[in-house]
Parts: sequence; C-alpha cells; structure tokens
Amino acid sequence: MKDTVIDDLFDRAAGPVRPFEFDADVARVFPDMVRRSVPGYAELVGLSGLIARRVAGPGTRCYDLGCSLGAVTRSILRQTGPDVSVVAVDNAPAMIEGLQARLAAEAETDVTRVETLCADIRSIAIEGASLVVLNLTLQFVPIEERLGLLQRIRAGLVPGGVLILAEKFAGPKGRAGDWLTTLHEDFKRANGYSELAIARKRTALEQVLIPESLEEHERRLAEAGFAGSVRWFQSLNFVAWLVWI
Ligand SMILES: Nc1ncnc2c1ncn2[C@@H]1O[C@H](C[S@+](CC[C@H]([NH3+])C(=O)[O-])CC(=O)[O-])[C@@H](O)[C@H]1O
Ligand SMILES: O=C(O)C(=O)Cc1ccccc1
Repeated sequence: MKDTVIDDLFDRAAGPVRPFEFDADVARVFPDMVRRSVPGYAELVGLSGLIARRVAGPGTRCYDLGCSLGAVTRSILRQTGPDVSVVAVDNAPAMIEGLQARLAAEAETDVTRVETLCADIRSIAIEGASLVVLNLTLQFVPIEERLGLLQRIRAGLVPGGVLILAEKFAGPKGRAGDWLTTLHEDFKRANGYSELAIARKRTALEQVLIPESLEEHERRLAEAGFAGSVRWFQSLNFVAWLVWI
C-alpha cells in the first residue's frame, strides 16, 4: 500500500512483451509509475479537485471513472463539502482493492462519502452527476465505444455539471508530433527509466492505449452533444479538457 514502491516492471528482458494489463503488479507500483510517466500528473489531479470545488453543489455526485488507486477521488473529497459523494469505478480488481485499503487507512477520509465499484465504466448507471472525471481512462476504451460512453455521461450530468477529460493524445504527423514523443521519452529517461523499460512498455501499450488527435477528441465531444469545451492543461502529449452541457 506504500506509494514508494519503485516501478521496475519493464526492466526485466525476460521473454516476449505481453500486452499491458492493470493487474496486481501494476497496482503495486502504480503511484510511482504514473508520477514518472505522465508529465504534470500531480497538477492534473490537484486542479481536478479545484474544478470539483466549483461545480459540485450540495447533494450532488461526482464520478471518477477508471479511478485506479483513487488519486482524483481523494482530490475531490478534499475540495468539496461533506454532502458531496464520489462514485469511484474501475474494472481492475487489484486497483479497487488498493483503493479500498488506502481509504480505510486514511484517518482524515470520510469513507461514507465514497462508493467504490469494481465494474466496467461502459455498463454503470451515471445519474445526478455534477462532475464526471475520465482521467487518462478513455484512451483504454475501444474507439468505437467512446462516443456511446460520452453520450451516457452527458445524459447523466445535472445542469451546471461538467466532464473532465484527460488523455494522452496523438500529436500531428511530422516534426511537431515527433517532438512531443521524443520529449516524453526524455521525461521518462530523466525519471530513471532505462531504454529497455521505455521500449518494452511502448510495445506493451501498443494495442491497449489508443491515443487520438486533439481534433478527433473535440469532434467527438461535439457529436456527443456537449455544448462546449476548453483545454485547461497540456504537458507534452498529455491534455485535459473541461467540457460542459
Ligand atoms: N472499461 C473500463 N472500465 C473501468 N475501468 C477501466 C476501463 N478501462 C480501463 N480502466 C481503468 O482505467 C485506469 C486507467 S489509469 C487512470 C489513472 C487514474 N484516473 C488516476 O487519476 O490516477 C491511466 C493510466 O494508467 O495511464 C486503470 O486503472 C484501468 O483499470
Ligand atoms: O507510460 C506511458 O507512456 C503512458 O502513457 C502513461 C501510463 C501510465 C501508467 C500506465 C499506463 C500508461
């Protein structure tokens, strides 16, 4: 449960690379992995809490979809009043178990405000939501199912409610996109990842994390019926939008 377990999962050269999975090994190292792999992750999580503070009125619900170990859930809890609840959803049992253990261990957290669900975000009910957060999660949903999920999210928002969508995005073809990829790999090197680990994780993620361009995302948000959006975060090839109805 410690957040200091070092991620060395891709350092071992043994055997062919298997597709990336959110299993118990990943859950164990996840805080270190995400901090060293996603530039601006802490800022994304912290600012999501500030957005919650603005939009989550009394008696409303926030959804953290693909919550992993609940960093965003805890950020929302910290920034909102006692009558705001959070539904934290992930389909990886190891993540939900890790989240539950963390919540129970934190004396300052009111666990009665959190409902944890080990479920697929494509099949849960979304109702009475002032905030829905997809923090680096939509990228793992099959492309043909992304529109339907966004439509259901929009239908579940209350007036004044918003969606936070954060994604790794596909940069433009050519030099601009190449710069973003190169600098992201430099970021990983600077955080201590080996060439082997970077290459093996790239292969493991290939058919699993499918990034799309900024234009594809923005076109789909409009198609899903959202009224507007603003990009409020970008660090290299990671971006976040605030999306309203
Ligand atoms: N269909 C699905 N249903 C439910 N969960 C899913 C699904 N697909 C993927 N997941 C879950 O989405 C999470 C993505 S990680 C999110 C980080 C977190 N938001 C954070 O703020 O720390 C991002 C990353 O690792 O790049 C994993 O825990 C998956 O099990
Ligand atoms: O490492 C990467 O390239 C990423 O895109 C971030 C990430 C972080 C944690 C799990 C999977 C992907």
